[in-house]
Amino acid sequence: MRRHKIALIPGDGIGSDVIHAGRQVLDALAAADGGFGFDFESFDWGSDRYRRVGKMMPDDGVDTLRGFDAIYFGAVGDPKIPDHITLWELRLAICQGLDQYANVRPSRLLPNITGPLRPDLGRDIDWVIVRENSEGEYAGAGGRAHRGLPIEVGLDVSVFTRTGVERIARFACELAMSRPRRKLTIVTKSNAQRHGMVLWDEVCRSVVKDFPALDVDWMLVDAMTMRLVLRPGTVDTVLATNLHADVLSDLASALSGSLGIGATANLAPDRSAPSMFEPIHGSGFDLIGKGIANPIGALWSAVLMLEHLGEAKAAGRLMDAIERVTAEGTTLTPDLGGTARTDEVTRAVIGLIERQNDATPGASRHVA
Ligand SMILES: NC(=O)C1=CN([C@@H]2O[C@H](COP(=O)(O)OP(=O)(O)OC[C@H]3O[C@@H](n4cnc5c(N)ncnc54)[C@H](O)[C@@H]3O)[C@@H](O)[C@H]2O)C=CC1
Ligand SMILES: CC(=O)C(=O)O
Ligand SMILES: [K+]
Ligand SMILES: [Mn+2]
Repeated sequence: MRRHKIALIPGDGIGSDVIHAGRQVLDALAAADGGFGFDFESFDWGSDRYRRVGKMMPDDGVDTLRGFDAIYFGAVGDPKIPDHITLWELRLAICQGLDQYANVRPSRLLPNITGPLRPDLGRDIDWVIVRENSEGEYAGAGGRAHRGLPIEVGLDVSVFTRTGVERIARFACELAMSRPRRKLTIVTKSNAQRHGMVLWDEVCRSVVKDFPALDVDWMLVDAMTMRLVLRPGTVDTVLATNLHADVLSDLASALSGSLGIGATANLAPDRSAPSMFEPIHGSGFDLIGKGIANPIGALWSAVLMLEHLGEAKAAGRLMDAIERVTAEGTTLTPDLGGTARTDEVTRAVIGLIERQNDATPGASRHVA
């Protein structure tokens, strides 16, 4: 039997709720399939650990993770600890430490979900946003000086390297080529940012030359927000910097109905280290302890993880079960207009997986 060794990092807030849901669903998928199983190891890394011992994770945390086939992550962030500490000491420490440079975020209007757009526009949403995940605006370069004085200064320096841009551009081109429309939009801001963003443009321009069959267009990031809202059907695969794609992908998830459904793969494409799968959202301060977080973002992320692990059949089954739950429409969390709790959605998905044994998996999109 194939065994997959998975590190579970529920993290903070609703991260725990949705990873608990995901683990139950993954176990149900393995039981229904019979051909593979999971060896889960759960890590209590996050803000409670920080309160106890002053560190979000142990010093050798990243090395510990190297021994796993994949990482399934919830969210990080605590109302009482500065966001830059929690994020940098856990999620960014892992993504940078394992050089997971390709962040992939699919968006689609799931069956029977009414997003905020007019129906004729909303149904055209079928995007994958590729986010540079190792440098750019979130490289971590910069500093503070003259603290507390009138001359105090704070600097965050965007870092764009030829190697960093080249590898993410190539990744995005290959991903776009694997999708039926073979269409890539490259997002930039090289009108206002005249150094790093101009290098970004130059390197992207040279990489796309290797993909003559790819339909490429360019957008400045401000106008890209307009295009996602007003002309969603003209977009397929999107390549953007760390910051730009972070913002655009929350917009994409909201346009698809809720921040609670967006999924993410943080990929180390050459498989030199494990990749990490997480919902797009954070720890949901306003939902902590309520039991109503939407688990679909975490479950869709599990679909991406299963595809990465080579379990395409199980990935298809899970996507199919998610789509049946939204199509039915009776078991949705409040963010999607329903009254269901996290565990009710989870049970509905598991019930469908258990009943699915002879059914053909539905339309799963291979995006990772
Ligand atoms: N990858 C990660 O772990 C991320 C961590 N964060 C951290 O999370 C904390 C909170 O950040 P926010 O900006 O408030 O973002 P957030 O994503 O936690 O929440 C934004 C809004 O979306 C709603 N929402 C999010 N997930 C949902 C779900 N599963 N079901 C239903 N509604 C959902 C929340 O209720 C809230 O109104 C901060 O500490 C931030 O740094 C934020 C984004 C990503
Ligand atoms: C931190 C954050 O917002 C993200 O990873 O999307
Ligand atoms: K997350
Ligand atoms: Mn974000």
